[in-house]
Amino acid sequence: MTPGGTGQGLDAEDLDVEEALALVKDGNSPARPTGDHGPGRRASEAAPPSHTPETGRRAAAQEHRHRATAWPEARAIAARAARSRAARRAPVSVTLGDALGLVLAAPLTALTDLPSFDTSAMDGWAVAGPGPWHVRDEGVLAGSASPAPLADGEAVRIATGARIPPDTTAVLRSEHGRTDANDRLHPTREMQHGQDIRPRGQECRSGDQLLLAGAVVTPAVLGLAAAAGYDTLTAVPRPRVEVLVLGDELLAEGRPRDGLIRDALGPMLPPWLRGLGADVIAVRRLGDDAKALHKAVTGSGADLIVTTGGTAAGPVDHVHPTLRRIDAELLVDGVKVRPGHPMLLARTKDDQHLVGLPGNPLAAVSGLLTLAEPLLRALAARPAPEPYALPLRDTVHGHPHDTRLVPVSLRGDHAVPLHYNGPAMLRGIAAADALAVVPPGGARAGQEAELLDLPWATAGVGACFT
Ligand SMILES: Nc1nc2c(c(=O)[nH]1)N[C@H]1C(S)=C(S)[C@@H](COP(=O)(O)OP(=O)(O)OC[C@H]3O[C@@H](n4cnc5c(N)ncnc54)[C@H](O)[C@@H]3O)O[C@H]1N2
Ligand code: MOO
Repeated sequence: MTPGGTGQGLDAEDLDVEEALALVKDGNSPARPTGDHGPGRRASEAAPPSHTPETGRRAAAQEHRHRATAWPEARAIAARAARSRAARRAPVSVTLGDALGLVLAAPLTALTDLPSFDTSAMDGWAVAGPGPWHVRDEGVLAGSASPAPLADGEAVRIATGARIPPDTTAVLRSEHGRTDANDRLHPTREMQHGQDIRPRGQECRSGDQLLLAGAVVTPAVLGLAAAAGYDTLTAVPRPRVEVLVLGDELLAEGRPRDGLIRDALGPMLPPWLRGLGADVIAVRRLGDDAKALHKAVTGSGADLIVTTGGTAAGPVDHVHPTLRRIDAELLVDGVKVRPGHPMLLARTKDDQHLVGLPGNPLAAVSGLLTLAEPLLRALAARPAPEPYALPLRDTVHGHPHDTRLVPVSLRGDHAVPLHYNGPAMLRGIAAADALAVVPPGGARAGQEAELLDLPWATAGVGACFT
């Protein structure tokens, strides 16, 4: 594509040979119906691709088109896979400090009345009966002291939140009282019985259900849990993810040199996955080494393995052969989405999945949001965000058969498609607020497009808790 491709034309890389031929043949007809292959094919059932130059490439492309899953269906399959009984992990008890962003696995039931004793809502005096009052000479009631009862006509200085002495009838705010020459306290305003007293149990009684199981632990939930007496919460554990970065051409530092490039995914994926609620337990660079990949996959105790690169049918693309070797169940083998169509999802063990992200960095982002995001959300039992859409400011040309995911920035009530959206580019997504979902055939300026949030974006729905 031309440098700085605008996202308004179809990138050369977006269309493979088979599709270009199909386009010429059917004159840009509407998208073909989704192949109804159904999930659950053993990786070993797929014939290893032939590598004879042109015929092998065409056969592989045809095979891919045949198997590829429509984008919305791929997301649904990923979410469903995580809801299987085997994939679900037992609830855990976590300290409040570690619970942010998790989902409650049990209702939050008050362990105490709130407030747990009658408290003063204001700084001032606790008074008994009508004024004027004699102010008891015992300093200010604050904190935990268990105060003596007040007699009628008595007052005592009290701080906000302090326990109310027995027989108090009201609290007089400091700015609403004056003391005369005889040290008698007078109200400067009319008073109501019980004013500025928070009675015990005003917010809840011990045993009241404060939140249902399934609630997401937000900062406010942490505060409520602490107030209600909790030190730990029973929650759905964070899914454990291991990232395996494949590719001999990758450098971990310095500038690209001698045909080698910097690994962009090693630094990008772990924080992104954490933003999606995962606990990233390891990031390993394996090169293009089939043995090392096999060992890493079979030895992993993660709930989800995320690989990068090696998903295509090239000579050093080891993901498919490894999945065949371990007889993994391929749930998604290619998705009708650009970029990222070689992405895949496999069940490697009853309680473990593998998402294979393509190596092109924006294609990897596409795979992350198409397959890993719904899977992680369902594993963590987090609710799906309400879908939302905004009109596109500019026309975005579509792929004839596949959905496109295009980085956009949100300006006012429009989504502005960003330049530099080629599969190997991160310049667009790095400036983006969201990815627009452009249906096969494209979207005109003014047409609404569904938006996928980036976990750090402040606009739109969803939140990043890590
Ligand atoms: N004959 C065909 N070749 C390719 C096809 C195809 O359909 N037929 N599809 C292309 C598409 S689309 C994509 S996407 C890629 C997917 O390739 P892989 O997942 O096998 O990834 P690699 O070949 O390992 O790498 C592709 C590209 O990305 C760079 N890369 C890989 N890892 C990283 C990383 N961690 N950081 C930065 N860049 C990375 C790698 O150097 C390559 O340039 O296949 C196409 N080919
Ligand atoms: O077009 Mo690939 O799917 O580069 O991403």
